[in-house]
Amino acid sequence: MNHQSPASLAFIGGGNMARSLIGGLVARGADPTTIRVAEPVDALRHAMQQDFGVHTFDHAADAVQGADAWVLAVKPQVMRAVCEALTTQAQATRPLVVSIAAGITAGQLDRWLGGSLAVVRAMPNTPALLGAGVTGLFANAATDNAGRARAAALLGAVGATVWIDDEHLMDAVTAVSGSGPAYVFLLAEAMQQAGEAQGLDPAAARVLAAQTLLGAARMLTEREEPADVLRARVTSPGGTTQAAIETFEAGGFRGLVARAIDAATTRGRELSAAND
Ligand SMILES: NC(=O)C1=CN([C@@H]2O[C@H](COP(=O)(O)OP(=O)(O)OC[C@H]3O[C@@H](n4cnc5c(N)ncnc54)[C@H](OP(=O)(O)O)[C@@H]3O)[C@@H](O)[C@H]2O)C=CC1
Ligand SMILES: O=C(O)[C@@H]1CCC=N1
Repeated sequence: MNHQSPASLAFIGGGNMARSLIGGLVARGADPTTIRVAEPVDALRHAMQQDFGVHTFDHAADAVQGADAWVLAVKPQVMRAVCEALTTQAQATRPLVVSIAAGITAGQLDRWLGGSLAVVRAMPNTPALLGAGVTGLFANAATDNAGRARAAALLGAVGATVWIDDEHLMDAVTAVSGSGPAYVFLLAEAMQQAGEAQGLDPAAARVLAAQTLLGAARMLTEREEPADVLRARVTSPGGTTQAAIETFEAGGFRGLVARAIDAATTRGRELSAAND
């Protein structure tokens, strides 16, 4: 009789993004007993266990036991130390390594884990919790088709996936979609506050702003027309929208967005260099 447990997935780090991914996976039918999570913070570990029924551990070395795929979900600043503590197990079991860390390259991860491993860099975002995420994926040369398919299936369970051939562009992916939900939340905050300043009560302003973002996002994703065409349909000549859009343009909105995305992209590259 075969007493081996089924192949399992280990998450190293059980913070915000791991929680979004694990919550999304379990909500979409993944067997939580095949998911093992290392997280040093007691409250986070207990919440992960209670909310999703996954196996939890204090230490990464215990979580990776028997796992044939590892998701590295710790901050870039601690990634080197976390990997170097797992080198012996990585070389013994040769898992598929999936890192979601901003900036940290596949080459760095492979080197810190002892070399010659299949490493996939993934950049998901928190809407994964609702199955509405999007993930950019880059695989190193040691990753075979089965490894690529496993990584794509893992992240594809919680949203769309896009393969990126040039690893350098993963920092731009991070800046656009990894960080992107925060920009939308900032816009929501600003719209809500501006509505309140015009006299709307906070609850009404919140519903109006949030539902507008949802409806607009659905039009962007469920219709063929590009954003500028959809925008034109809202903008009656000489009307209210035109007054607002002209104010945005005069205030340098596009340039500001470009500078923000450039700052995030640059920060990703700094995180790689600073934590090598
Ligand atoms: N948040 C997001 O929207 C996204 C984040 N990412 C990436 O995901 C990674 C995690 O980010 P995020 O979830 O926001 O960060 P969090 O700080 O919320 O989560 C990381 C967790 O890992 C824990 N940890 C630290 N050391 C270890 C260890 N040795 N073993 C196991 N766990 C450990 C941390 O504990 P402690 O706090 O005590 O250090 C923390 O609870 C980052 O690399 C980030 O770039 C990628 C896409 C989107
Ligand atoms: O802010 C960060 O660095 C991480 C990566 C993308 C989203 N959060």
